[in-house]
Amino acid sequence: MSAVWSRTVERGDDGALRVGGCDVRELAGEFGTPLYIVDEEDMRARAAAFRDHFTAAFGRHGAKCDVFYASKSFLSSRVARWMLDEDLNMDVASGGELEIALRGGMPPERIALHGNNKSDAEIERALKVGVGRLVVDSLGEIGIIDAIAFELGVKAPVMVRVTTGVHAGGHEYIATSHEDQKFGLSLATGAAMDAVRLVHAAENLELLGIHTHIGSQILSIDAFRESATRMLKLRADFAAESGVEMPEVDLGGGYAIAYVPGAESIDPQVAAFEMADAVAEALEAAGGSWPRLSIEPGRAISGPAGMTLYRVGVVKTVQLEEGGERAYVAVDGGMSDNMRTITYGAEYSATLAARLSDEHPKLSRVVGKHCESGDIVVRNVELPGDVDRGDLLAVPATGAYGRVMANNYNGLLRPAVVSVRDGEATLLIRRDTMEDLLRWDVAPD
Ligand SMILES: Cc1ncc(COP(=O)(O)O)c(C=O)c1O
Ligand SMILES: N[C@@H](CCCC[NH3+])C(=O)O
Repeated sequence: MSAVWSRTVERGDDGALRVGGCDVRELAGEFGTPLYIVDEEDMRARAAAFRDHFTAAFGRHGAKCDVFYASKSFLSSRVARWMLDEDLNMDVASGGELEIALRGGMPPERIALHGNNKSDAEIERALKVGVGRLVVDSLGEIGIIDAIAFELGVKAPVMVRVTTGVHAGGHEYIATSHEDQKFGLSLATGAAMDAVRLVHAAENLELLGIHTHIGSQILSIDAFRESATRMLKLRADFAAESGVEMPEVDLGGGYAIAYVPGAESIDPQVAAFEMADAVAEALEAAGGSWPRLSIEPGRAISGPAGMTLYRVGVVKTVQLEEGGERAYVAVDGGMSDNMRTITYGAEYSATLAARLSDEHPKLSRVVGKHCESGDIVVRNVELPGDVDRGDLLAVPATGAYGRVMANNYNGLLRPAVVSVRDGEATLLIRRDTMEDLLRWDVAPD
C-alpha cells in the first residue's frame, strides 16, 4: 500500500483491507460504520521515532530533547497510556484533555497545559494535580496564575508562549506564529520579553522557559530552524539583562504528513538533525549553554496511524459544465466525523475497502449525508465505476483532528474509535447512541 496508509495495512487476496491483522469487513460488522480505526503499532512507532531521532540529534551536542505528544490531535485514555509506554510526555489544551490524560495514567509532571483562555478552574486543577508546565499565553494570565498559585501554596512551573513571527503552515486557520492571530506573546513588540520578565519576578511562579508553536502541517524545515534561532536569541537576550539562563525551550509541533498519495511529509529524522544544528548555530551566535529542548508533534504521530471506514449509500452521477461527469458517492458520515475538508479545504483520498474492481476508474467525490453542499469528505478521487450501495470505503490519514473535532450536526452519532493490533481490536471510544443524543436534550414536561 502507498505511504498514506499506516504500516500494517495490506490488501488480502480477496481484495479486502486488513489493518493490525484485522479484516475491515469484520471491524465494520462488529463496530458499525463510520468507524475510525487506529493502527496501534503504527502510532507507537511514530511516537518512538520522534523520541529516538530527537534524542540522538540533540544528544550529539550533549543536550536533551523531550517529546510532548499534542493530545489535541487525538486523545483517549488508552492513547495516553501508549504515549507513556513510549516514554513521551503530553500536551493538553484544556481541563477536559487534562482529565483524559490523567485517567490514562500520564503522570502530571509529564503534562503541559496550554490554552489562550484558560479558566481559573483549569489553572487551579492543573496546579492542584501538579502539572509539569503551564504555558502562559497572555500578559494578564501571569498575575492570575500567580494569585492562584499563592492561594494553593505552590510555585507554578511556567513557560511563556512566544509568537516568533515566522509564518508557516497550511491553511490560515492553522498558522499560529504570525502577529495577527490570537495565540502567544509577540517577540517583535517586546511583549514576549515583558512576559518573561514578569514571570521571573513573580513570587509564586517558576520561570521554566519559553515555548513557541509556529503552526501546523508545516513542510518547511527552514521555518522550524528560523523559529529556533529567534527563540534562542530571546533566551540569550534575557540572560544578558538578568543573568538568568532559562532552562527550557519548547519548539512546538506542526510537522506535516502526507494526506494523499505522492504528497510530501516531514521526515522526523531530518527535522531532528536540522533543528539540533539550528540550535547549535544560534547558541554559537548568541552565546549561552544548551537548554533542555522539547517539541510537540501531534498530527505526525496520530494522523497517518488512523483511517476512517464508511459504508456507501447513494451513488449519483452529475454532468460537469466543462464536459464529462462526476460520481457523487455518499457515505454514512461526512462533515460530522471529518471537519477538515470543509474547514481547511483539506485533501484526502479513498479506496474501496472490501473488494477490488476491474471497472474503469471514474472521477468521483465522496460526500457525507449532511444537509450541506460543502459536506465533502474527499473532493476528488478516482473510484471504480461500479462502486455501489453497501460497499465499504476507506479514507486514510484521518487519525489526527478527526474524532476530536467530530460533532453531532444533523443529529448524527459520532463514530466509535477502535485500535487494532496483532489481530485484536480494542474499543478506544464508543459510538454515540441515540440515547446519548436524547439525554443531552431536555424534554418538555
Ligand atoms: C501549542 C501546540 N502544540 C502542538 C500542536 C500540534 O500540532 P501538530 O498536530 O500539527 O503537530 C498544536 C496544534 O497546532 C499546538 O497549538
Ligand atoms: N485542527 C487543525 C490543527 C489545529 C492545530 C491546533 N493548533 C487541523 O486539523 O489541521
